[in-house]
Amino acid sequence: MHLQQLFKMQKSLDTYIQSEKKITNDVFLEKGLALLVELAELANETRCFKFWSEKGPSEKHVILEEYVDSIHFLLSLGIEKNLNDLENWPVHQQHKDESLTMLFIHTQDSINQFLQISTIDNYENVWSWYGAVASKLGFTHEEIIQAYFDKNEKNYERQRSGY
Ligand SMILES: O=c1ccn([C@H]2C[C@H](O)[C@@H](COP(=O)(O)O)O2)c(=O)[nH]1
Repeated sequence: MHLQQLFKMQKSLDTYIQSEKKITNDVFLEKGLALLVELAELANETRCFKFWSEKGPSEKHVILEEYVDSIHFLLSLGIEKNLNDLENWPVHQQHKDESLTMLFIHTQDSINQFLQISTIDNYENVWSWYGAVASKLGFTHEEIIQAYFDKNEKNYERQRSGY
């Protein structure tokens, strides 16, 4: 998947939000924590770890929206560190063998590593774990892109209506 269009859209949204909210300080760590929270919200909607419950996962569109909330912050973190020239979604085949629960644990770990040491390798590693999560959830690239477009627009509307 080509990421450049998403980076451009994210940059415009971030610029809009930061001017609306008059943000002038570095918000890298706030966005980092936001990504960790979004990952947990995503895991919660899949309910993959809830062995104590009979209730199944949320509807696909709910899980997809949570997923692209993460993608917003992941793009945004790359922009903050000037790592936004990444062209293609990095893939590691071996990640696909893990259970969904293990994938969430690895993804969280990769985010924490990137927040501490913000190299391109660590950044690409987060993308590859998120890619493995998407495959496990059965999301196609087209679905992710469409859901990203929809949520990006919703984020503008929320700013315009005083979120
Ligand atoms: O600088 C920012 C701040 C927020 N968001 C978007 C990403 C998510 O889609 C959404 C999360 O908002 P909450 O629903 O968690 O408040 O906001 C950005 O894209 N850039």
